[in-house]
Amino acid sequence: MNPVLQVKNLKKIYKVDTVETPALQGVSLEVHQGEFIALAGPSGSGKSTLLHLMGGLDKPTSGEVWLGGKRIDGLSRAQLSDLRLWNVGFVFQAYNLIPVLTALENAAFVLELRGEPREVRESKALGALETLGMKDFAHRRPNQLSGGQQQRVAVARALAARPKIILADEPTANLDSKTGLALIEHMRTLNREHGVTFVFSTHDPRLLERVDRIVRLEDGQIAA
Ligand SMILES: Nc1ncnc2c1ncn2[C@@H]1O[C@H](COP(=O)(O)OP(=O)(O)OP(=O)(O)O)[C@@H](O)[C@H]1O
Repeated sequence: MNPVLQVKNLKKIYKVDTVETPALQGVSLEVHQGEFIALAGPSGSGKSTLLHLMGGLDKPTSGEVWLGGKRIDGLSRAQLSDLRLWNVGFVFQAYNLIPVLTALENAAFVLELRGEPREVRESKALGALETLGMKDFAHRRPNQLSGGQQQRVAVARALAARPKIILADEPTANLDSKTGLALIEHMRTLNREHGVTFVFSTHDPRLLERVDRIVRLEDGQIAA
């Protein structure tokens, strides 16, 4: 079966003025349907960069990114944003919840962007909140929820859109260890019972024990 996501010899060099930082130096990786993968490695090893490139949020300097059998690294901004809307769920700090919207409205947000009718998006969003144990909090705004509950809403938002893959950048950062582990258990359940594919970065050794596969990055390369 084709991988859900594949990167081939991926390189990324960031340029700030005349300073070049080689963030990825030839990374190749296949992610298959239903996998639950952690990206590990020291700070600055390229985990976030790899997640951004895999989700089409940024373009590589060279190399290939394939999502669902389609090569995406050469697409235009508009094509990429459309592709993300339909195929990828993100749980990233930069995509935090919208403060003026309730948990339900946040969870339905991607579906609203897709133009789905209100009843359909509310029913899908409510279903996703329920899966994450957040149905009773559907009408609260983010500032009325704990950090762990907010992260569960962020995962519900990604899930409600039923993407091919969910990418998460340190989803348990800023959560105490108990709440972080509970979130990971929820993600694991989504993975096992609903077949949702996950790739996420983490520094937490307790989370790394719970994954199928650990991809370790060091200096922008996959460590042997
Ligand atoms: N937008 C950017 N502009 C310039 N350099 C960047 C940019 N983003 C990342 N870098 C550099 O690229 C390298 C890889 O960074 P990246 O954020 O991918 O690492 P990381 O493994 O996710 O780190 P952390 O665990 O601290 O989040 C680092 O040297 C970083 O300073």
